Amino acid sequence: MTRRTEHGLRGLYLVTPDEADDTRLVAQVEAALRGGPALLQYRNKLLPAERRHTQAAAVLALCRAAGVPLVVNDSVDLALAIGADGVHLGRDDGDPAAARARLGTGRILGVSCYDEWARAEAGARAGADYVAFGAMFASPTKPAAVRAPLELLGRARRELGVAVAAIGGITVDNAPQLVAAGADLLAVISDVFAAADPAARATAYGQAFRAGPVPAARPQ
Ligand SMILES: Cc1ncc(COP(=O)(O)OP(=O)(O)O)c(N)n1
Ligand SMILES: Cc1ncsc1CCOP(=O)(O)O
Ligand SMILES: [Mg+2]
Repeated sequence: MTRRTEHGLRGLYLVTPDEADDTRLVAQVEAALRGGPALLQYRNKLLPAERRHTQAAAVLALCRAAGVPLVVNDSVDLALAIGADGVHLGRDDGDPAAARARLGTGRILGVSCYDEWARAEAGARAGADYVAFGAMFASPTKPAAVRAPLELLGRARRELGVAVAAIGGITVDNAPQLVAAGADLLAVISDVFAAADPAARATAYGQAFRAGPVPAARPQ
């Protein structure tokens, strides 16, 4: 099986915090983008749709200037409305196959798999570009999130032809073990956005991808 890696999905995957102040959000994202992430997700679980539209459009402008693709959490409608590069869907966010049909082939589709292998298989079949497992560690953002075993990352890398994302409680310190286990993307909120220097913290993730061997068992 060939891995579908057209979007270059490998590296730090920044996910925005629930920030209600647009000016603060823009400043935080602008700083973190200086750390050279592979991908950025606009996620806000608290604001109404209209405010999320405004914020997502502002974040898209920053991502375009930085040359970083933007994925929108939860909503294909919002992703298409602002012209984002993709969407991330969890179990309550609609059918991935229907999303793929609406997005076409050029946009990124990611799906949450939690600790469930069957969701990853189904997501890959439905046309996802990446499957996301987690929480890998205790998450400050989502303390009640189910924990996923490290082994799922390697299995997904070996058996599915899509990129593998890890999320939940990821820090610069635990990043190398996730990359070594098979993660292509490390999705991070708190460790970067709560850092005193988000640009420096984001930059520090580069080392995990340089040091971590690309797992040998790549499907052909
Ligand atoms: C990369 C990535 N992985 C998982 C999630 C979680 O999605 P979901 O389960 O839909 O939960 P919410 O983020 O919507 O609270 C994600 N957003 N990104
Ligand atoms: C959205 C999501 N899904 C599982 S954990 C999580 C939050 C990740 O945030 P943090 O990097 O702060 O643990
Ligand atoms: Mg969701």
